[in-house]
Amino acid sequence: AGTEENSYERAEAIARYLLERTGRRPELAVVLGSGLGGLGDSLTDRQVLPYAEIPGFPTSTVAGHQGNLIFGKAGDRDVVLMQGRFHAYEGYSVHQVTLPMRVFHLMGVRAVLLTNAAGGLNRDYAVGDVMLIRDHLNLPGLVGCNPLRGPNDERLGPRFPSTSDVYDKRMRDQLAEAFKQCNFPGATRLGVYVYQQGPCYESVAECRMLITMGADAVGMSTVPEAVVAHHAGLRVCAFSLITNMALLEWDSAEKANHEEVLQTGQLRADQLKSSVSHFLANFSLD
Ligand SMILES: O=P(O)(O)O[C@@H]1C[C@H](O)[C@@H](CO)O1
Ligand SMILES: Nc1nc2[nH]cnc2c(=O)[nH]1
Repeated sequence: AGTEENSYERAEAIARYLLERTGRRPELAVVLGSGLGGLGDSLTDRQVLPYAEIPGFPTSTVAGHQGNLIFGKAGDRDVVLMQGRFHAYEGYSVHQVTLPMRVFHLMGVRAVLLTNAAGGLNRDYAVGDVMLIRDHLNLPGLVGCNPLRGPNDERLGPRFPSTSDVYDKRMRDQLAEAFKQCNFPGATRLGVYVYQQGPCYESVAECRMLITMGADAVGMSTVPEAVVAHHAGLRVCAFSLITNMALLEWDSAEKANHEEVLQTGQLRADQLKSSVSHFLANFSLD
């Protein structure tokens, strides 16, 4: 059951391949957002597998998303890191986008940290801040493009899962503590991430609408992965790097652009590396 693209059988075959090929047993998976791929360097004892070498796995097409699965250690902890994710706007189905979450679950991974680059809607936010995700607005999900659409395989999770409890508070608190301990230079916010499919950045009217809906930051990823990971029983923690501020004035001379997104990722790369490494090495799953 499931669709062919994210069925139990496909996810299980990939999980088995990865376990056999690497001999690793990661406890936690991390997905690196746009411009955050450099975090892959922070692991020790690394084993790098290009997506193209993994039978049945999609490949990355976006600048700033290298397309490697990296197995390694953060402190004494075994982790697996996606250096590059899949987005629906690339043409992948929402089932392909979320397939890695099922693979991780079937490999025995217990928790995921999802990261992304996002536009700040909340006027108190500034470029270079991080926002821990407390909740989301799944806009495509609400109008029929939910990643759990299709036959449900009970081996992967329930037909009607809750989503009021996707983001794990304990992990989030430990992540906030890591940003604090490592003196992350931007502010650490707590907010609501709205997922729109992209690839267009938002119009001014859309940004104004998203604010009235209760969103603090907007992006093109993370929510489908979070929903499928939660469905499978993984603990989920997520944060956004605020790479640009959403434009709210029609006469603004500025325009959202991917270069700025990647530049802000670069600006914060070292500090994110130390905070995330600290979190990975020290968080507790109990
Ligand atoms: O993978 P993330 O969500 O970090 O990437 C964001 C959304 C688009 O892919 C891209 C737009 O600049 O950055
Ligand atoms: N949708 C969206 N995604 C982003 N990713 C990084 N910045 C943005 C933004 O402003 N809007």
